[in-house]
Amino acid sequence: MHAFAALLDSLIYTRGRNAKLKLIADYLLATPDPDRGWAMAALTGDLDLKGVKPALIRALIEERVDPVLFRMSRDYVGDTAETVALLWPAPVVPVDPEPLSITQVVDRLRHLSRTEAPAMLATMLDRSDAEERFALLKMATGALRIGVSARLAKTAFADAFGLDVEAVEEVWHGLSAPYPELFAWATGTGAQPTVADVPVFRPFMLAHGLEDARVDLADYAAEWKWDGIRVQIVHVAGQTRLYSRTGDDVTGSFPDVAAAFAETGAVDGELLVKGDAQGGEAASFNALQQRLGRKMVSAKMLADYPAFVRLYDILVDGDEDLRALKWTERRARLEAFVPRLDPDRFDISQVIDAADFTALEGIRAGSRDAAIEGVMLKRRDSPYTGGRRAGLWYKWKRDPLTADCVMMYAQRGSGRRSSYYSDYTFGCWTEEGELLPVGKAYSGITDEELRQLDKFVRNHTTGRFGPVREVEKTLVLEIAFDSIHTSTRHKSGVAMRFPRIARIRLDKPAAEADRIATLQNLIT
Ligand SMILES: Nc1ncnc2c1ncn2[C@@H]1O[C@H](COP(=O)(O)OP(=O)(O)OP(=O)(O)O)[C@@H](O)[C@H]1O
Repeated sequence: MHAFAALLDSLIYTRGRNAKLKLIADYLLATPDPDRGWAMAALTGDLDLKGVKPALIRALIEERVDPVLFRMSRDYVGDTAETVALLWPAPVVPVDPEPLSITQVVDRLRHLSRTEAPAMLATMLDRSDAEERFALLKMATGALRIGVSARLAKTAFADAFGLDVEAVEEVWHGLSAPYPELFAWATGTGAQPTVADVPVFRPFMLAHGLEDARVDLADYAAEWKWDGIRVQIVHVAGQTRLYSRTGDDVTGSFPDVAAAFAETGAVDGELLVKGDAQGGEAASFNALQQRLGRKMVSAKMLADYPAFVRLYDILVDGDEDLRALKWTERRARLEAFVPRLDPDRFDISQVIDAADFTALEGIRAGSRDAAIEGVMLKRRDSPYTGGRRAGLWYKWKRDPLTADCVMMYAQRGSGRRSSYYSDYTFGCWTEEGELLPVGKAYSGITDEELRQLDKFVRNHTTGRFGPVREVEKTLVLEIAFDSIHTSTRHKSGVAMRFPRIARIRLDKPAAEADRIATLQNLIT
């Protein structure tokens, strides 16, 4: 457990993709079976510790951590597990001289009953050092949320053993933790696992930004870019699975969609929630938020936010792999496939009818649909290839929204930026004149601006909380973001998607920064 805890700790402070890959790969090579298998399960989000519910962690907090201090700190730290690990009282017993392995930890956590869970966890926390406490709480709360996607962990696994990551992806979901067959294959002691009889994930085709380019619509087909979540639906041997963009199995969150898909094959599309007004039309991303991240969904949730999938590609029809076909041919196959599905749950993403690129520009500018994020352009003669390939798919988003916000807190960055205060929390005004955080950003600025902001933070610090500095509420930052939605996690009630710093507004007094009410009006 100590090595895994050290890995998590390093991953949190590492932002570069290659550096993260190396950390994970080195850990996998240095760790025995089945510990490394459980670590992969934790990193990919496949670790299912049924007995341990967030409510139990809350019970634990209330018993051993001052709840007021917890709530205050949670706002600064931004992560439940990290906050509890920081505030956990010094152990009353010495740290365990014989630390548990990750396998032993998983075994104990998996066999906890509801009633014994808090006491057992408390004992384990008391016997751990700070890094281990953090790792333990992260595992117990379910998702690690340390900036490592399932895809990244699998790439690190493939790198460590000289395998092709796509080959790993294709078998991954047919196997279960701690993946003995996978490690046997990786280390040359076993054959490559086969998954002909289980529904497995196929890597997604991704897009590049269009930037300032124009394309010829004779070569490219245009579709709306729907603002939902990407899903691949696979049905084989009577089983249906839904996979997210990162290859995670999200079937449990969308049982309504899974139950309605019974045609053998694999399709690709955008998962959306039905809008109530016109019935059948898509609601905004905001509505979809209600269904995300839930492993179990209540009947009320299913009724209030019915999901459907707008399909735009087909990868497998029956047992025929269509990925090598041109987009035009796959599109024809998709048009023949979709009518076989339940129309209540599945429709097809229509191709936009535009005479030329200039006409398309006009159509895009005129779109007001809350579920539309822009336009996709797809090369008509291109096969379906996993990953991002130049020139095949383009995304052409609508112009970003902006708001003027006031810097509130700052934290050091990592890697090249570790000596600078480069991560900022910013806020907007309530009607009563209180400043409440609305988001965090660390990108969008030049090195020169970074130095300028770092100097501001150092010269205007009004308080410190661990690694966080609170600053004088005088500096206005113009923040660009893709959309805004309601959030129960922020006191302000709003959260931005993809916030980044557009400009430093030295010309604007903080009192004239935007109000939260203005942001609320931008919720789609
Ligand atoms: N009609 C469509 N065709 C393809 N992708 C679509 C369509 N409508 C919405 N999308 C979404 O747009 C994304 C295309 O951008 P990209 O391949 O770069 O993925 P991404 O990194 O998830 O992008 P983003 O965060 O910009 O949505 C797809 O992943 C998918 O979720």
